[in-house]
Amino acid sequence: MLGDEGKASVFADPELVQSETCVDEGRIVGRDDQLESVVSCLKPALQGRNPANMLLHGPAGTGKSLLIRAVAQQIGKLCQLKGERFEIVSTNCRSINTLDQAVYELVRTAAEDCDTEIGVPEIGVSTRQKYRRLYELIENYYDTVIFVLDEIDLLVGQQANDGPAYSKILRELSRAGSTGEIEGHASVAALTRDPSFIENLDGRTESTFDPRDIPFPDYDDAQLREILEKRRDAFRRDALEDGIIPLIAALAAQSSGSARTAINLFRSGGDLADKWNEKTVTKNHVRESWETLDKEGSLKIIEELSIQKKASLYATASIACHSPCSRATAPSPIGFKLYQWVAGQLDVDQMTRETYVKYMKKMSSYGLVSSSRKSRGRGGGVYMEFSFSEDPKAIVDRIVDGSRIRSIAEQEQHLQKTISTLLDKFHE
Ligand SMILES: Nc1ncnc2c1ncn2[C@@H]1O[C@H](COP(=O)(O)OP(=O)(O)OP(=O)(O)O)[C@@H](O)[C@H]1O
Repeated sequence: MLGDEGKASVFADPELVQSETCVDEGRIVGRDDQLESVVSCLKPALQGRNPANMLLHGPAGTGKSLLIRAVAQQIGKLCQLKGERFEIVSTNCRSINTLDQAVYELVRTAAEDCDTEIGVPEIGVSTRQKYRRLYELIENYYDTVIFVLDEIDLLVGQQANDGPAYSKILRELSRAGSTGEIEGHASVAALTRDPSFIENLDGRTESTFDPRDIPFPDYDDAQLREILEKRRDAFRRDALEDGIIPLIAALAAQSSGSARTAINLFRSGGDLADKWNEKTVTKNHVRESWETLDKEGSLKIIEELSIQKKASLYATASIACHSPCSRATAPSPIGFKLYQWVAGQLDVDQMTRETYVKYMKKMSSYGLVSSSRKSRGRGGGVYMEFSFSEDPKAIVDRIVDGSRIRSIAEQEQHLQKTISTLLDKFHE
């Protein structure tokens, strides 16, 4: 089997170890209860009724997106036999900042899926007009649609006092099928890593959305092994050294319990064998890849960040270094204030608060931080809290190393005083 450049490759079907590939049900492991729940929510579409709303929640890489896509694919095929069109229209809210952008993304995705014009400009028209265009597309092209909102808890929006954007979009889309906005059928599947998402929803949104609750726990070592075994055919028959799969499963189970981590490691072990022109993927390749993925992967990315992103990350990580709680965390309002100070010191343009939050949310896709939504209690609004699994000091040091930000780090005392004042005010 030859790889892209005509060289011999250890892979037979590399797609199977791409984490975005939607594998069929035969390769899905240990998710019988969740499959049954998702099927029972979506099955009404086959009987000409509205599917139920769902909330799929669990840690990263536990199969939430895979299950919804795999079941939707099957139901879509059955609907097709009856001459009906059933599709999912999805967006990931991680890099979206406002309600308006989220609705536009849904329009864009639906238009692309239907191979038609987006039909509404990204800026300069109201969010309502975007909703209207979304409903028009659905009316014209689909019989049943499932809106999939991935990482819904990150869609906080701009104005905390006006209620978070995720509440508004959940209310609007949950009602669309029943208020006559859409004549066909529609439902919403919200995906989140936040286990307490539903508890923090306001009563009005919770009762309109009223989802079926579907939890996704972490995988253990044995389940990760089975997931990888079922993708063994991604590689040529003799290309895997004995013991590779148990090693990868053990590493992934210890670190995160995420199937994504296990699959990425499986693939990168193979990539390394190809790179070194070797015919077999060995434990050595896996360990090398693990070190790269685990230790250097995220920190290396820092070198490639723009000065604005570095300034945002530097401000946030510096606060986390001084965090009064045992976890290294930084609240977004303080992070933004310190970012403004850092930008002033560096004499660069100051970004808006929304852009700062967007950049920080983006950092989670590099594995540098994770973000979750926090509430300041009744009437106090919501904000994002950024937390660091790595030592934030290592991140600060890496940013300072060889960048203009070094000049700020040299004012250590001043920086510390600024952070203490900001934190004291925030916790008052
Ligand atoms: N039970 C499973 N069986 C087989 N493959 C799985 C299973 N669960 C997850 N995977 C694979 O792991 C990878 C990550 O899964 P998925 O994207 O569904 O996770 P997720 O829970 O949506 O994560 P996130 O919250 O990070 O978006 C995908 O490649 C998916 O195919």
